[in-house]
Amino acid sequence: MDRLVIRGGNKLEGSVEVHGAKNAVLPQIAAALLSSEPLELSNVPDLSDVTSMVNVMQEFGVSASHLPGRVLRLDAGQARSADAPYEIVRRMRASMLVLGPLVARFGAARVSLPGGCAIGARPVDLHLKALAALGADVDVEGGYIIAKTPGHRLQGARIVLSSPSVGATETALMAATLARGETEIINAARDPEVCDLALCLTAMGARIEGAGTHRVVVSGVDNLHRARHELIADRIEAGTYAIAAAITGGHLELLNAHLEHMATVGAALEQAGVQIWPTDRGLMISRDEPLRAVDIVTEPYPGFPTDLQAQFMALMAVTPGASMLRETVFEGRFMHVPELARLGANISLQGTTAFVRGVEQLRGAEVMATDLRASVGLVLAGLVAEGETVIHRIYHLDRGYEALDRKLIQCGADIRRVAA
Ligand SMILES: CC(=O)N[C@H]1[C@@H](OP(=O)(O)OP(=O)(O)OC[C@H]2O[C@@H](n3ccc(=O)[nH]c3=O)[C@H](O)[C@@H]2O)O[C@H](CO)[C@@H](O)[C@@H]1O
Ligand SMILES: C=C(OP(=O)(O)O)C(=O)O
Repeated sequence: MDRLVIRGGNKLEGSVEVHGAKNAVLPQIAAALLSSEPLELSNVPDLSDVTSMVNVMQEFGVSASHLPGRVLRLDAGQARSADAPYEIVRRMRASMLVLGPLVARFGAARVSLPGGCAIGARPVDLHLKALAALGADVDVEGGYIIAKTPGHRLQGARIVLSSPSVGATETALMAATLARGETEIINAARDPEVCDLALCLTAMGARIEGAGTHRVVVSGVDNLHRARHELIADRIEAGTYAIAAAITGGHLELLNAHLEHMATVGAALEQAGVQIWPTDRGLMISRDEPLRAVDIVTEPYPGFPTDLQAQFMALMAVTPGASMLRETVFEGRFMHVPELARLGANISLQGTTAFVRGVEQLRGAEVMATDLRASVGLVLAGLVAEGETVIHRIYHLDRGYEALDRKLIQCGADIRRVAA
C-alpha cells in the first residue's frame, strides 16, 4: 500500500485548483439511472470514488465514457435493475444512492445494507422511510434492502425527514422526479450538493422547487431526458487547502472556490486569525498573524461541516490556547485523535467533544489513515510537524482528493508518495 512521507516546515504559497465536488458527482452519477437518455457531467474530478461509482453503474448495464475536458458521459438506455452487492456498497456508502433511481425507473431494487464505518453507525432508515412514503414496499432481508413498487410507479407524498440527512434528501429527490403527482420533502438537507443535484435533475426535465431550503417540492414527470450539467467546486477540498494555508502561515489562492458555500468555515478561520477574500478566480487565503483558538460545533449545512472537523482539529492542535470541537453529525468521527497524539498533539476526548490544547511544535511520526478526512487531517499536521511524518493507508485520500500530493508540492510542500 502506498504511503506519504512529509517533511514539515514549509509555508504554502501559490495557487491550487479546486476540482468538482465528490459529494455532488456521486449522486449525479446515480441520477443517470433515471433516464433512458444520456447524461453528461462536466468538471468531474479524478477520484477513486468516481471510478467505484461508475463501476456500480456498470452492474446495471449503464455505459460510461470519459470525454475530453473532464466530461463523464453516462448512458442508461440499456440499463436494468440488478443487485448492488455488499462487496461494493460496503466500500463506498454513496453506492446506496442507486436505490431511489432504480425503484423509480424500474419498479424494483435490491441493494446491500452498507453497514457501519469508521466514522459512525450511519443507518439508512431515513432513505427507506422516504421510499416507503412514496409507496414502495421496502423490506430488509439477508442484509439486503429490497424495494418494489406496486404498479411500477411511485406515488407523490409528503416526506418528513426527522433530521436533514443529505443522502436521504437525495434519495427522496431522485425517486420523486418520476413519481405520479407532487412530493413535498420537509426538513430537507440544504447543502450546495443537494442544490446541484436538483439543478442536474432539472436539466434532465425534472420539476423541482425550493432546493436549498427546508421544503423541497417535486412535481413528478413521466420521463427524464438527455442533459448536460457542470458540477460545483468541492467546498470541502477548498476548505482543506484553506486550512493548509492557515496551518503553515502561507498564502494560497483557491481557484474556483466559492465563499458562499463555506461561510461558516470562513468565519471560523477568520476568528482563528486567517484572512480570506474573494478574487476573480476564487478565494485568497492568507495567514500572517499568530493563530487564535476557536471552538466549533459540526452541524448540518450551513453549519460547520463534519467533513472539515479533522482538518480544523489539526489546525487547533498547533494553535496557542484551548479549543473545543463538538461533533454532532457522526458520533464516531474521532479516529484521527490518537493518530494526531502520535505527532505530539494534546487532545482529550469526552463523548463527542474533543478538547484541544495547542502545542508549540508537533513532531513527525508514523501514523495510520483511517478514513478520508482523518487522513487529510494527518497530512495537514504533517505539513507543520518537525521532521518526517509517514502516513500509511493513503488509499483513503484518493477517494476524495484529486492529486493531493502534486497540488501540495506545487505550493512548496515537501511531500512524496512512496509506492509499497
Ligand atoms: C456522499 C456524500 O454526500 N457524503 C456526505 C453525506 O453523507 P450522508 O448522506 O451519509 O450523511 P447524512 O446527512 O445522511 O448523515 C447525517 C446523520 O444522519 C444519520 N442518518 C442518515 C441517514 C439515515 O437514514 N439515518 C440516519 O440516522 C447519519 O448516521 C448521520 O449521523 O453527508 C455527510 C454530512 O454532511 C457528509 O459527511 C458526507 O461526506
Ligand atoms: C464521509 C464522507 O464521505 P462518504 O459519505 O462518501 O463516506 C466524506 O466525504 O468525508
